[in-house]
Formats: sequence, structure tokens, C-alpha cells
Amino acid sequence: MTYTVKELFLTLQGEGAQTGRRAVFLRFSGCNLWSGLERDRAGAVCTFCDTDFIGTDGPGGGKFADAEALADAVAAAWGMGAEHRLVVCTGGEPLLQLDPALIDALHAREFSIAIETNGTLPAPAGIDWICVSPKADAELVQTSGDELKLVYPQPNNSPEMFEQLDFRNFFLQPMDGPAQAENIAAATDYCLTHPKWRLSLQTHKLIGIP
Ligand SMILES: C[S@@+](CC[C@H](N)C(=O)[O-])C[C@H]1O[C@@H](n2cnc3c(N)ncnc32)[C@H](O)[C@@H]1O
Ligand SMILES: Nc1nc2[nH]cc(C(=O)O)c2c(=O)[nH]1
Ligand code: SF4
Ligand SMILES: [Mg+2]
Repeated sequence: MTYTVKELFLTLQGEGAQTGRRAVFLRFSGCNLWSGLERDRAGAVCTFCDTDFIGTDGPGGGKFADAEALADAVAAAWGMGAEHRLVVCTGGEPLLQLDPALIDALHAREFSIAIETNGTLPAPAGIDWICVSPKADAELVQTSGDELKLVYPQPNNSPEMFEQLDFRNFFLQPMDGPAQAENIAAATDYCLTHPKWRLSLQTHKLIGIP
């Protein structure tokens, strides 16, 4: 199938348990919880998104005719060295496009495959690291994985609703936006009083990398 990619770039994972790890970010275009247009934001299911995922105009973005072509572009972005290869599939919502053919093509190039998903679609087999970030008012179908990363605070989406699910790590990530300082304070407070939960800061924003 053809894959539609907003951008594809090398950076450090900024969030969650793998923070600081070198990774190729593969940002797919499109999401099932928001059109990406500002005029639709207030009426969307997910209203706080910090990402432009429309079109194919970002660095390394474009249409890729098949899994081999896209996996080749990911490998080229990584460069030399077969060890510790990591690709983070994100978006937009990556599970609208990530399929078994692409998983196989990335594994054939020695990549561990991580995903950042809103959890509304089931993850196919073979993904090496699943990060689910549930959104209020969106049905959660992917209820297991490696980390659950809840943007905090969200009305109608409290941490207590998720802490019994089958995840190895539980993170609160302060919502970026006009109330960022208050949200960091509230998330810090929650982690201090609920030791199951850890704080995930968006470290790439702090240090000015993509
Ligand atoms: C842009 S989303 C793309 C992947 C997927 N659609 C999802 O929501 O998980 C990547 C990560 O950024 C988080 N995120 C989005 N907007 C945010 C914001 N304003 N503040 C903090 N985290 C945010 C999401 O919850 C998710 O964990
Ligand atoms: N450096 C960096 N780390 C990230 N972790 C998750 C991100 C995302 O947008 O999915 C992200 C991102 O956009 N940049
Ligand atoms: S689900 Fe993810 S990509 Fe879609 S609008 Fe929300 S944060 Fe953005
Ligand atoms: Mg991001």
C-alpha cells in the first residue's frame, strides 16, 4: 500500500521510559480524532494536540509507494551502524497506516519498532514498544502495552481509570499549552502522592530539538 508521511527525521526520543534514546521518527499524516485543521479543533474528540500532521510537507515527508521504499528511507535517516536501531512511529495516528508489511520491512533492517498511539485501534503483532496515550471521549481498545502515557490533566480521563490496565510503565505528561506551568505542578503533585505514576516531561521541547 501507499504510505502518507508528514515527516521523517532523526532525533532523541523526548518522552516516556525511552527518553534520551536515538531514534528515527516516522510521523504519519492524518488522525482519526482530529482533522488537524484549527477551525475544527474545538469540536474534535482530541482538542489539545501539539502536532501538525497534515500533508506531506515536513522534512523527509512524502508518499511512499510500498513498505520497502519507506523502510529504506527510515534506514537512510538512521545512517551507519546496525546496533540499537529504533524507529518511533507516530503521527497523527500511526495505526491508521502501520501494517504487517511495514513491520516486516523495518525488522529486516534491524530496527526495533516503537509506536505512539491514541489506543483507539488495535496494534498489529510485532511492534516492539507500544506507548498508548488515551484520550477522553475516545474508546480505548488497545488496553495493554509497554507504557501508558496520559496527558494530564484531562477532564473525564483521570489516572485512576487506567491504573489496572496491563502496562509496564505509567506516565503522566503535563499538557502543553497556555496552562503548562499549572499542569506541570499538578502532574508533579499527583506523582508525589501516587507512586505508581512517573512524570514524563517533553524533553525535546526543553532542549530545542524536534
Ligand atoms: C501527537 S501524538 C501522536 C500519536 C497518537 N496520535 C497519540 O495521540 O498518542 C504524540 C504524543 O503527544 C502527546 N501530546 C499531544 N498533544 C500534547 C500536549 N498538548 N501536551 C502534552 N502531550 C501532548 C500525545 O498524547 C501522545 O502521547
Ligand atoms: N523528540 C521527540 N520525542 C517525541 N516523543 C513522542 C513524540 C511525538 O510527537 O509522538 C515526540 C516528538 O515529536 N519529538
Ligand atoms: S490523537 Fe494524537 S495525533 Fe490525534 S489529535 Fe490527539 S494527540 Fe494529536
Ligand atoms: Mg511530538
